[in-house]
Amino acid sequence: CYKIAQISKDDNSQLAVCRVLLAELEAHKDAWPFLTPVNHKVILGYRKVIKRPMDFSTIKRKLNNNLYFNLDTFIADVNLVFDNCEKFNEDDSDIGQAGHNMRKFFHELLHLKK
Ligand SMILES: CO[C@H](O)CCc1ccc(O)cc1
Repeated sequence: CYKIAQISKDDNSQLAVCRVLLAELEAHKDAWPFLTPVNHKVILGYRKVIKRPMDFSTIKRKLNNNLYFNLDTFIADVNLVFDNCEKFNEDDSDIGQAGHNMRKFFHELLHLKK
């Protein structure tokens, strides 16, 4: 019984950490390009160039639907947001800079929590 309780506690605590990390990302002043899915009907070329679109609202839905196996699969989706941003935007653009700032912020958050 203890072993089963132990596994579910770890999953719950990992889930809680993911929720806190996502809330901190969403609250950042530079989060605005990443809060909701890019509208590929408006942004020409986006669907062709970005094979796996990802954004913070989609990550929140996946968290709530228990679609992350562990903290690492959550981290992979957050990094996908920033990798997509780097692929589609110049480094010296407003959105490109926001992506670099958010990636650095997330990296620092992870090292604080370890
Ligand atoms: C996370 O944002 C996406 O990279 C789309 C960036 C973008 C939006 C509007 C534009 O006119 C150009 C690029």
